[in-house]
Amino acid sequence: MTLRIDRLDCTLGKRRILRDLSGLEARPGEITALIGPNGAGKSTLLKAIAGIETASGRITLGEQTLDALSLERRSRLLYYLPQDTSTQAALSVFEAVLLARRTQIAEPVDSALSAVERALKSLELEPLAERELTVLSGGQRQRVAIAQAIVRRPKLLMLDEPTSALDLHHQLQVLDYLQRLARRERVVILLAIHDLNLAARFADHLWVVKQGLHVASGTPGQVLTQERLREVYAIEAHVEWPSDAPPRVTPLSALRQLGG
Ligand SMILES: Nc1ncnc2c1ncn2[C@@H]1O[C@H](COP(=O)(O)OP(=O)(O)OP(=O)(O)O)[C@@H](O)[C@H]1O
Repeated sequence: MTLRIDRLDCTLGKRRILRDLSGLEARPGEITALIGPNGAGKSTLLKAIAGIETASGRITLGEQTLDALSLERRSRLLYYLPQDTSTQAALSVFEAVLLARRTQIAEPVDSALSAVERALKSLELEPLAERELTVLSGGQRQRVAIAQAIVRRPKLLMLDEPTSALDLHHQLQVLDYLQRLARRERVVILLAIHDLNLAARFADHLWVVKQGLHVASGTPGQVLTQERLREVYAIEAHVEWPSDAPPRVTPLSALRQLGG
């Protein structure tokens, strides 16, 4: 079930945020990373695919035209994890993940409970199972939010900056887990991410968006060039693709400075 975006346009208030985005594809079994500067429209694009923001154009997942589906039917196929995972809900970690499962999948309680246990185990959240969500650290809450996402087994999983609050160990662990999940379950994973080293290492495919426009797409090796980083981010950067180590993107300097 490949995700395809064609002529997507989205206006919020009086501003045209997404401008005729076309030719974007995200395939099952792969991680597609959405990159671009602050305010480029990455979150808006994910929200438009999720049906949270209204957009014109065509969004298809396999044979299904997503924009023709009700929000409820869309939510059976896809899951969108927003950037902000803060919550006031008076629930334990276990209850929150169970609730995410139960609102989506009609099944016997035993099977729901074991799905929750598996999700908590996969993300090493078992020690936190009885903790209240409100007392968790930002990174712990982010991992719980990922557990809530995976327990629903969506065909399309969209995550907005899923590693922004995570320490280095958990960044690698979570992205490695998502990569294996995509491969094993043939899920389409689309994530917005600022860390280009992580994008280069874990994404199969990149989409670059700037000022609501599709600037480039392709493999990390095709997309992450010095010229493109200059054009998109206004930085000088050094890009290396060593054969015996992960790719490295080293920002050297910003081409515009703040202040006088
Ligand atoms: N509800 C809204 N009404 C009006 N403008 C909005 C609204 N939501 C977002 N925008 C504007 O749309 C533009 C794109 O925002 P978006 O959050 O999609 O960017 P982003 O690429 O995800 O940025 P970041 O990397 O900073 O998270 C921004 O200029 C933002 O101010």
